[in-house]
Amino acid sequence: MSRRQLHQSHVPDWAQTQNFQQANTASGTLADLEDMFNSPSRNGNGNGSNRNGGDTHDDPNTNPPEEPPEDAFFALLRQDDESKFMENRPKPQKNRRRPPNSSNNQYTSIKPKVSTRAPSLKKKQPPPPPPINKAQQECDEAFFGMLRGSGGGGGKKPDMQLGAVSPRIPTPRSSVESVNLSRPTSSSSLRNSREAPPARRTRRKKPEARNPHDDMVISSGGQGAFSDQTYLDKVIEDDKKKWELMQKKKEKENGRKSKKPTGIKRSNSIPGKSSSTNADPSSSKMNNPKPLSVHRVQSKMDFDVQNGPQGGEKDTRRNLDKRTARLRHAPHFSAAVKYWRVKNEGYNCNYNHREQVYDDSATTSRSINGVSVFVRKRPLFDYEKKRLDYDVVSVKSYSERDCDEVVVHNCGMHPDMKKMLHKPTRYKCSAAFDQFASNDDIFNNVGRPMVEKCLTGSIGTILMYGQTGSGKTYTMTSIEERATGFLFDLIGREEERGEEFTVALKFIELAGKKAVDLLGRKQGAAVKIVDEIMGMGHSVDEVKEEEAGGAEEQELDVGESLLLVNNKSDLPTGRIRADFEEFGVKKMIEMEKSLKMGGDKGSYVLVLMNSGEAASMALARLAGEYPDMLRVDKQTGLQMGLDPSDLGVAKNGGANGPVVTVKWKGAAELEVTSTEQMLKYISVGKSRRATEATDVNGTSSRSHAVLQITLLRKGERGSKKRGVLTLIDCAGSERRNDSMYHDKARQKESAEINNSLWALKNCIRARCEILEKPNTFIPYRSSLLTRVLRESFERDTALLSIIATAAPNATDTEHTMETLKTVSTIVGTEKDVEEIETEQVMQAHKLQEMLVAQGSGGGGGGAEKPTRTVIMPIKWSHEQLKRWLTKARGGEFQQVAKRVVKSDTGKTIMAQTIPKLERSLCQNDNMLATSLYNNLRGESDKIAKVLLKERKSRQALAKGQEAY
Ligand SMILES: Nc1ncnc2c1ncn2[C@@H]1O[C@H](COP(=O)(O)OP(=O)(O)OP(=O)(O)O)[C@@H](O)[C@H]1O
Repeated sequence: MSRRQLHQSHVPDWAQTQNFQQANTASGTLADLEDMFNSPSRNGNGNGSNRNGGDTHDDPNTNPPEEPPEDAFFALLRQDDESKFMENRPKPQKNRRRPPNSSNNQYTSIKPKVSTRAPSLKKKQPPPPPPINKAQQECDEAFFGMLRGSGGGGGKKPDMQLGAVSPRIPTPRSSVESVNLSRPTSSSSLRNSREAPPARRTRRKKPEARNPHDDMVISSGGQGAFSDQTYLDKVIEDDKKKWELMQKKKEKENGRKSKKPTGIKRSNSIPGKSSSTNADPSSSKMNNPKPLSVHRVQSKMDFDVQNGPQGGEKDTRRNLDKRTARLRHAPHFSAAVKYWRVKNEGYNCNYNHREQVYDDSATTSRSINGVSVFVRKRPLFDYEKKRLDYDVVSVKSYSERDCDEVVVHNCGMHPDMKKMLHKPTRYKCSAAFDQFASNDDIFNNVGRPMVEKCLTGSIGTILMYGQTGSGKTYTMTSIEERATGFLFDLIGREEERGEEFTVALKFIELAGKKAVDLLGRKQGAAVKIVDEIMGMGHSVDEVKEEEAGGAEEQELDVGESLLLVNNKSDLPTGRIRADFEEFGVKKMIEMEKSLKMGGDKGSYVLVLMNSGEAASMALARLAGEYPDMLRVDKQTGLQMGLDPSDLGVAKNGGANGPVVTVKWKGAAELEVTSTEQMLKYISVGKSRRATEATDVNGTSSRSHAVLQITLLRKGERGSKKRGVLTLIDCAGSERRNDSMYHDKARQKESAEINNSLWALKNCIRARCEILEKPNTFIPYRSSLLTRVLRESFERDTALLSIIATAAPNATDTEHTMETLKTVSTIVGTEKDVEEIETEQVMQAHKLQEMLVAQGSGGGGGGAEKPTRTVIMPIKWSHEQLKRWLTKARGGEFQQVAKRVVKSDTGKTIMAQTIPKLERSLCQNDNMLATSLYNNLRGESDKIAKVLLKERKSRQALAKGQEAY
């Protein structure tokens, strides 16, 4: 075998394709091209159509079966998405593919001729070429035409002469083939591979198990495989680099010099010899690398993403983790998701919502137990699109009244690694915002009602929750800015009415087990989080006390107000009560005689005093009369049958003790008088907050930031009301993958962040259980974050809004699902988490193609092509009604628009008769009322017609799909 043939036999298809493309560029010589496509090695079997790689070469005498033009493949090419994939796909690195000893010239001149591999090894004299398949030729021409049109394949224009030659795109199977050929890894096997006659070698070669995964890709039309495969190179190459970096760091930390040689050599010493788990660079195999097999080097498919370059798994199926598989089949999965959106009405993203503003009830009416959960999906970033990530989060369209659903499309492989599966899971929330929702939309729905409530004396908390890089800080910053402006607007209006307000600001960060002040003179001053038992709610006296310099803060235990009296003399309860009455008795309970207390059996009375002080006094003064009197804790009180509400245990608090007021000892509290001042303080605090650049986010928050705005309203006769607005921007939860390249300190930090979020999750879960089991213990004290949040969870009057931010990219599917699962639990809607039907993606893919062919766009409401949806007047919100009244009939109803009140919506106005409209909105103008009445109905009819038309076209489409 000539050296050239040998080389041909070892060059995998992807490398051939690269050269194939190189040869087709302007810089390639015509001679090269002719040489390439006329050479026997290319057309040796007369087939030239080499898509199935080694299969066709096993028996060169057999003509390949005629294949019909691959409609699916070309239709796929037509899609915009596909062109994007082709445009964006990373270019393979030439150097990696180059055999070590080949010179540049040699390489480029040889490679184009080796698009088929085996024939030259198997048959010295190739059989005469069979007639060229005409249908195939047409396909080929169409293919190149397509490439030119779509800019696919990197925009390189193949010569039309090539139409006679198969334009088959190499598939992953081809790559696998190259792996199989190169499987011998020892030097002897390499030698054998050079010396042994090809026929013998072919006979000796054990039949390799066909990789079903490759079959699947081939059957999918190849286009996806082409771009995916190229992309996969990049993914794996990146992972490889990361892995090497991590190993170096690890070794550095251990104080050892890195023994692991870098580069490709090392990665090829193990395959075929060691198990995939043998990734330890210090292993003996690593220290004695075997000679290289060039083909192993080039086989990206063999790189084990999990175990690093030494993974060396023979079976590619095992080498694909779910994230890689997801990206590898991006075109198919993405089509399946889009198709799902087409089939499921209401998930079409549109621009309408920009004009929509919810009424105030969004936060309160949609909340469960005072807790509302909002979900905000961020847009897919360009860098994510570039790495072929796609959008897997569908939000029920904002124009729908009940936009309270988020669906996450979990795309993955069936365990058999043949079928691609698409599992959509639905999560419920109070309201969901798609990627088009503006910061104003979020504020109007979440922040505005909260600020209004706080002004009237409520405790309101907004908490951002979600994975790192999903947009928590982005959203919270916008809320802070808007809330500040809105707050001072409201205060200004109230002050005009003679009210007086004091606004104070505190800002701390919670990092691990430390709370640090962000506004104090001394940067990094520690803050102590203290729970104070102050009874239910804030009394005026308490506020006064605070103003007067603050009462000496005490950490009280409810046990201090509980006394257990041993009634040895069997005194009537009334008599005992009389003794304790002067100190302030809240409740007395006669206990069972069998109660065993300190070894004594007898009759006991449990006395709940008004305060700890009262209990102390009673204990001191009545010790003589009741010598065995004891102070007992709240738990004992509960066990003995005391009513939890008597103990100050919140209705939702269960066994968690009384409702407490959480105080931040040592945190600077700055009085603020204007929006500008407040924003300045906030930005100072933020600049002190710990952020760092991570792989996922350039300015990732490494701590939980807690901002507290206290409003003190001074009313008549010196009364005061205190409202508190707390804004918490949590640090993002991280996956192991996100933090595996961090140094030790950062890893510890990430672990602490995850711990506190874990504690938050546990509290959320326990809080939900309380409805069924009132004595459920909520582990508030397990983290600083939950301690700060305790009041918001417990107080009956407190409002808590959680905004869960969701990253739409497929790579983060699990993370997004976990976030949504947690937050949907809090509103008790975890039952709504359901898996919708499982679809086979290929089927969806075909249907999606059909939609594209029918000209419906098939975008399925993806982010790219929003459609405009009309809404029936009866479903109009107050804002929509107002907008229509302002604009309709050239402004005829402008006066009416000014008169509508907040409770007026499309529904209320449509329910009114002409006389009613006349009285309520038209100032007894019968003509105006009649016109309004008729025009509303006219509008209704018009919209109904549009909707009917839409529905009909959808039905027609559905019928077409069935036929298909
Ligand atoms: N809805 C959105 N629209 C546009 N850009 C967004 C949106 N949400 C987030 N981003 C951008 O995404 C990047 C990451 O956002 P951000 O820093 O808010 O994430 P995070 O969840 O706070 O991350 P971490 O937890 O790591 O701090 C920022 O550059 C931000 O501008």
